[in-house]
Amino acid sequence: MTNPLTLLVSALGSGVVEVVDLTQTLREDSPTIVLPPEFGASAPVRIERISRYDANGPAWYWNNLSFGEHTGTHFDAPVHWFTGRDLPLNTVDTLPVADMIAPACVIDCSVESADPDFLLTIAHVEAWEAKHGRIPARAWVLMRSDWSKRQGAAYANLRDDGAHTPGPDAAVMRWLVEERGILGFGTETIGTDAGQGGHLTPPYPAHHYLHGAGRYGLQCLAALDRLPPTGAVILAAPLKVHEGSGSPLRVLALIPKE
Ligand SMILES: O=C(O)C(=O)c1ccccc1S
Ligand SMILES: [Mn+2]
Repeated sequence: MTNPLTLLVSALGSGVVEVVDLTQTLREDSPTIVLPPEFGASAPVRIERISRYDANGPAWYWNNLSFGEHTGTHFDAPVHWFTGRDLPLNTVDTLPVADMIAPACVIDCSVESADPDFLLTIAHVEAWEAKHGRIPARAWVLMRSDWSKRQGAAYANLRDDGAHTPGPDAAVMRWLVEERGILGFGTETIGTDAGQGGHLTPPYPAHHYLHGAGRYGLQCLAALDRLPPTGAVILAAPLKVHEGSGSPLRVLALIPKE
């Protein structure tokens, strides 16, 4: 029998399978989530040059990097939320590597997300399933909002009462986790929850239900408009940081070329 990986390499080489980068560039101005002022805050990204072919290193270029775990395009592990705190294999360095490659269902909410407080509901997902079939267990569900096309302040979309960005409502997150057994939920916005998700019940329901079931989050994704509703395979391997709650990572999608 032909090694299936040989078929994959051949499909990549011939262009039958395309690799799509779903990652935003990690930069010193990469936005981080803004929480109420009484809580701790993520450190900003710092890229500090050590040398660039100069007296500090005549033949080499390198930097010191510092950033919060939940910065830019990043992965949330179950330990990140109190509901997942006591689960086994709940940190980025212990979660099963088999979970780092999985199929994806992409739900296009780009039109509805013109309303920055749009919330994805069960009805939206059931309408998606009526067209594309049932969401398989252990699949990523990626919410396309085209939010990654926004620049600067419009991306974080902060107002006096916090961020106003689209996301899932509580009922759909419980349903996706408990009725469809999804592997994780991904968004283009800062956070898997809506910007006003702290006011939902339970607060931050994507974090609450995903991580309570040992499932994962992806945030600040880009280019979801490049993906088909079904058929993409996601590669998402967080940094293997000791007892880490999450990490910036490169997220890639393998998609079949028409
Ligand atoms: O996972 C995140 O980046 C995120 O959204 C978050 C981070 C820390 C505290 C609360 C939240 S809600
Ligand atoms: Mn996060």
